[in-house]
Amino acid sequence: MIEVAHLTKRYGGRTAVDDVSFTCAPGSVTGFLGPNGAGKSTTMRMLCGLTPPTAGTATVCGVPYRRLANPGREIGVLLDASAQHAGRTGREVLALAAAVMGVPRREVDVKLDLVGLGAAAARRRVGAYSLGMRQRLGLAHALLGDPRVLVLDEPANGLDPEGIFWMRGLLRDFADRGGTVLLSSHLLREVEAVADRLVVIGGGRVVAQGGTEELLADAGTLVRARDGAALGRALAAAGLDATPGPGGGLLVRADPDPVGQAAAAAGVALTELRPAGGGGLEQLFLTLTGGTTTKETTA
Ligand SMILES: Nc1ncnc2c1ncn2[C@@H]1O[C@H](COP(=O)(O)OP(=O)(O)OP(=O)(O)O)[C@@H](O)[C@H]1O
Repeated sequence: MIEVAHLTKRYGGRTAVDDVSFTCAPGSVTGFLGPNGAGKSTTMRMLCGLTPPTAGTATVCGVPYRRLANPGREIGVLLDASAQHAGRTGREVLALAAAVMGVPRREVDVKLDLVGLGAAAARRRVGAYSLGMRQRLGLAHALLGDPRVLVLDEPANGLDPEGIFWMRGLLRDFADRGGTVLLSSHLLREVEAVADRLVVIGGGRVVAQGGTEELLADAGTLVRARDGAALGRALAAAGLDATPGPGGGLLVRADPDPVGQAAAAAGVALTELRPAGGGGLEQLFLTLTGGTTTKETTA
């Protein structure tokens, strides 16, 4: 279980994370999404005790990370796959971590095998690893203590399509056995395929959260007319808020029915009218985060 409550981080006058709250329950994969600079990494770093929050709390299994007696046994963390010691071999990295965590040495081979790093790869220095191999090693490191919670920042970076597919299965299986996964990724199709829940942030704030299916179903309506200006006026007259959507259409936070009614009442001929969620997570993401930037404050 991960519980983040009113988490806030300010760097000087810049608010990187602004009153962020969410919960990740056992048995679920939560996709953590947002554009560059939205505050995902900063939130994850606060959750993992690497960055002190300005305000708010973050707990893992009810306890702040820094108060966990043996953190690697509770929470597996992969924040930066390139942070591993380049001069050590993959096996040495894990053996050292196993010793620190008090994990039996045999688990090193079990986890190397699990992430698909064979004996030859495990003998090579991390500095010679590809990014994909480092991600696999980072995941083995995160899984080493058999934690109940995983926090992964862009774990699919550098993986080829087969590797991405493999990781999806691994995370799904981890959650299906009662684990809790928080996962940030720019690969929206991957997130859509694996995440039960989504937390979307923009400009440091949560802009949407909930079940993946519900959020996609609730994404509003995409509408298009040859006379876009007349459509805009018709929607405004009906009290419907519209924002520019993909391909010159308008996105309306309402069901298709009132949108079509508004257009018909104003005599505007439509060329397209459909639920925006049909465009998948990519479109929902653009709708939710379009135009957001990291907020400047005077605090
Ligand atoms: N140590 C720091 N000092 C000052 N500003 C920081 C620091 N770390 C992050 N920031 C700022 O906080 C904001 C959020 O950054 P963060 O890395 O959390 O975003 P992100 O959502 O992970 O982005 P990305 O997808 O690009 O990794 C950015 O504006 C960033 O420049």
